[in-house]
Amino acid sequence: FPVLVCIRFPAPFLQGLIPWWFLWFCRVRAGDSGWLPWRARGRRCTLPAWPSPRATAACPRSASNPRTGVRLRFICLEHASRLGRFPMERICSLSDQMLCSTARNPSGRPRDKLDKSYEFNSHLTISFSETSGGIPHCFPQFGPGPMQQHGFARNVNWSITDSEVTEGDPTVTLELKDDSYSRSMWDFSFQALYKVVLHSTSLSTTLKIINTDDKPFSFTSALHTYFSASIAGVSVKGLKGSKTLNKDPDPKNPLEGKEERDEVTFPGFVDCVYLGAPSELTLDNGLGDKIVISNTNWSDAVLWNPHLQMEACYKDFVCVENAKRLKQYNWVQKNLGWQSRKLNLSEANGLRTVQCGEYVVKGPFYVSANVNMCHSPMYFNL
Ligand SMILES: O=P(O)(O)OC[C@H]1O[C@@H](O)[C@H](O)[C@@H](O)[C@@H]1O
Repeated sequence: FPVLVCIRFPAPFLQGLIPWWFLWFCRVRAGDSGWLPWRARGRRCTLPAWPSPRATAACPRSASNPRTGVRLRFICLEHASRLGRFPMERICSLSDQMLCSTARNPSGRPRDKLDKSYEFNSHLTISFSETSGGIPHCFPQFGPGPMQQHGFARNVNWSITDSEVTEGDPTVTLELKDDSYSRSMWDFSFQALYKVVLHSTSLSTTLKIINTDDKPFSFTSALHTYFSASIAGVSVKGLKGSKTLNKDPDPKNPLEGKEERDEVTFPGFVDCVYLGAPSELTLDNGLGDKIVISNTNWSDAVLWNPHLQMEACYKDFVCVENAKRLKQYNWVQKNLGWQSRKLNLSEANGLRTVQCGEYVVKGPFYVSANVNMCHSPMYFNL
């Protein structure tokens, strides 16, 4: 009975009467958070505030995936409160199908070292190798290359350094620093800062790479943006005249060329790097949305759709990626940095990205990064 009271009638006054550990216990039993590792580590973390009725209405706690029929649970409100001032109502109002979840990383090992199965919210199991989506970070290598494809930044835990509201827009900054895992592949000391701002109808992201080593280093990078789409109707405008490195058929020996088309379409497999791409591209996602992708300092772009290599879902998404110097490395001296300034995605009806794998989840903003909160590994998606 007390468990039910906690979950179903979480009136604020109740929280004041019930000890924090009892509320924690209720939530664990309910499977609401799935995994609260600070307890296991002997740490106590402030319990999240209960969602306000307004927020609850704006962001349903579960929804069925129209494609698979799988019922998904949303726990974004808990994340909102853990982020302190981060107003999740605002984020939720951007979509009713946004997934924000914790995931379980029992061993604390980097994701690429985990077994195939990864637990989401203790209700969903997704297969890592088949899962793509959101805006993974390709750093310090946009593959292929000497280290793992697209580098290690998308596989490891980032931490939240700041969350605030800037001129009414929720903003969160994530940080990644070198550790023994990154040094085993790339022996440099660095700091990467990733700032995400949710404007009312657009998303902007800034990636900053700072060399904290004694020696200069070089890197290549990309923000691997997945958009949901109806691939037969997709076109990208703005690339005419750019130099191309076509990774089809051999990604390790891309063919040099020049884009002659006003609109690039996706009739089959596409994997192409555009060198010196313009600072603004327009994506028609084939679903009735025109998405403007503008940037500063991302010198290159990548278009990718796997076609039959991902038969189950290739029709539902397209990647239009901002990238940095994919032919020539970027040298960064000690204490100096490179900043991408802005990847600004905007369009009238909101954005969608797709997660492709065992489950397909569509939502307007699906920014994924592993973050550390309360010294526990969590998987955070906006
Ligand atoms: O499967 P991954 O590692 O996420 O990469 C997906 C694709 O990402 C694109 O950016 C690359 O150009 C492709 O070559 C690659 O296949």
